[in-house]
Amino acid sequence: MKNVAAAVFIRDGSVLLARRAPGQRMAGFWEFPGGKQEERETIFECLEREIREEFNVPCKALEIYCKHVHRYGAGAINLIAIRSELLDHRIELRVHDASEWIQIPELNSYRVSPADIFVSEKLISDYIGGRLA
Ligand SMILES: Nc1nc2c([nH]c(=O)n2[C@@H]2O[C@H](COP(=O)(O)OP(=O)(O)OP(=O)(O)O)[C@@H](O)[C@H]2O)c(=O)[nH]1
Repeated sequence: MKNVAAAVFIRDGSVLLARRAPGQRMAGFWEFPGGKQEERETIFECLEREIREEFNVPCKALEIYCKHVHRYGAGAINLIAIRSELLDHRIELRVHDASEWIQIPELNSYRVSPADIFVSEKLISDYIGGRLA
């Protein structure tokens, strides 16, 4: 099963999502930026590499937020959401066609990738419960 690192960047009660571009699988769905872990890298290294590739900025992976296994038709992924810090906010979209800082309670109104519903619901409940630093 593939491990997929997904960055959870939080700023002033908002979280950064990016939209999959036309031509990609799952085009039009919003997701946490990141991607598949390669051999010989840790999941934190994977996250930092993917953010550099997708946004052309450095970031720091801080801690695992949650993990969720999701079965797609083609196989399962282990989505590993990682609290992370953007070290430069001037992101450039290299893969996605849009990005947005979304108020956490508004996540419900975005069409996120099916595996990400688990993460966005946890974010909403942690936010409402005052558990997000
Ligand atoms: N980056 C990212 N990928 C996610 C999320 N949720 C989710 O289901 N995925 C899936 O995990 C896989 C990540 O692959 P990737 O970003 O490294 O590369 P890719 O789109 O070219 O993958 P592909 O080989 O499936 O086409 C994709 O199949 C993507 O749909 C998410 O929040 N972030």
